[in-house]
Amino acid sequence: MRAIHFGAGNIGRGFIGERLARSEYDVCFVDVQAPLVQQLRERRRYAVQLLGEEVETLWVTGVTALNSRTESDRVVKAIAEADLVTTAVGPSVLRAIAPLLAKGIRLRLQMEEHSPLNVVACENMLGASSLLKNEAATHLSHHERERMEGTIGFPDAAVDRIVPVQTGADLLSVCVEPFYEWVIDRNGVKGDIPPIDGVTYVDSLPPYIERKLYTVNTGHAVCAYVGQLMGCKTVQEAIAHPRVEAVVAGALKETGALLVAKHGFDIQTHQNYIAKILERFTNPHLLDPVSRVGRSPIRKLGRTDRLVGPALQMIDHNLQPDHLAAGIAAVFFFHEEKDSEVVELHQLFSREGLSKTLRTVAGIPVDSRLIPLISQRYREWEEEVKT
Ligand SMILES: NC(=O)c1ccc[n+]([C@@H]2O[C@H](COP(=O)([O-])OP(=O)(O)OC[C@H]3O[C@@H](n4cnc5c(N)ncnc54)[C@H](O)[C@@H]3O)[C@@H](O)[C@H]2O)c1
Ligand SMILES: O=P(O)(O)OC[C@@H](O)[C@@H](O)[C@H](O)[C@H](O)CO
Repeated sequence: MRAIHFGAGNIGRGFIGERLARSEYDVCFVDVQAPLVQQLRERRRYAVQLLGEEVETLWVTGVTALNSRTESDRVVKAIAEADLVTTAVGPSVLRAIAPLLAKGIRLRLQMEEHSPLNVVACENMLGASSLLKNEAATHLSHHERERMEGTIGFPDAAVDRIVPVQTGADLLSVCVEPFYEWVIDRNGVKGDIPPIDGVTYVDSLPPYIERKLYTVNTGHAVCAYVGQLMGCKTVQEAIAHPRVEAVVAGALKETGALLVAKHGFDIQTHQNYIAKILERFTNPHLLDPVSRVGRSPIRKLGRTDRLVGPALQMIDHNLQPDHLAAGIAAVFFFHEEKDSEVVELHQLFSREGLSKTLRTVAGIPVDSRLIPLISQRYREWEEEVKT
């Protein structure tokens, strides 16, 4: 079984590649970083260290890699012959990989006998595979799109494992938390996906992806933004700070109320889910910088993303998103000069002010009571930071 995985980064090597190789797929990573590709190709294996109370090392073997910038023809052929395509490149990169994916699909459709293929985008967003499908479709003819509809599946998915920025000397080794979850929408699958150890198939993905994005990622984001405001450098430091912990716990209580109301989760089960996540954030062996967790703040302020998404829905459900509003306000204090979205957000904010920026980047309706709520929290943070 051959899997092509776009993005040999943290989650690509530390989770998706590891699961696929363990399930006896021959994994070919596709990336744009030449040294990473070269080392994967030469060494063909790497270590994944599970950092729990004990350290366990798993060896991921039999892997290879292609460079999508310099070896695009080989990537296209590999897609045409693959049994599965996965991605973990970041939501904003899906559009960039779509032309190559479309060429691979075209070549596959031209082959006399071709089996169904599934493309699973493992990104932190709602509907990532569906987005990739729409992007790929723009590079195909009407006839090709019709044929793609018949044999190429794009099931949406939710993936969860915390994989921080890697600081070790080895380019390929990756340290991860032991916990993982990978859920795929069964209805989007065409034909069969060859078995993947650890994947759960569900008939309806929204409860799972929203539970993950609006709990793990909401909690993480609030922790990073409020944490940095309180002078913390890592998630572990931030969650140990009582002021930060209170806002994170409050935000998760808020999204929990929404998720329970919307998806009918059992209250106790959801509270256990939150408790497990807060415990994962404290993992002392994983030092996860707030700069990584808070990265790309414009994406994170998106209309359906982890902060504004649940806050707007709470308002629709007559719930009060006070702690979420505090988390959203804290985004505007976030500093990370190497992150172009941080720079862009600050420029927008200085030019247009808070309300207009919120409308522009987060699509919050002009008359939404979320805007005054966030403005109020922004002023409170300003006061708190001054003292
Ligand atoms: N790290 C985590 O804890 C985690 C957990 C779950 C989901 N995710 C999601 O997985 C995705 C990747 O996150 P990450 O932390 O692994 O990031 P990362 O930056 O470590 O990895 C992304 C990889 O994609 C590669 N890439 C960029 N452009 C490319 C292109 N055009 N073609 C091929 N490869 C390209 C980069 O070189 C990099 O190796 C994101 O959507 C993230 O939200 C991350
Ligand atoms: O990857 P992002 O930028 O969407 O979010 C940062 C972290 O919250 C995220 O990577 C988590 O570590 C991950 O989603 C855990 O499953």
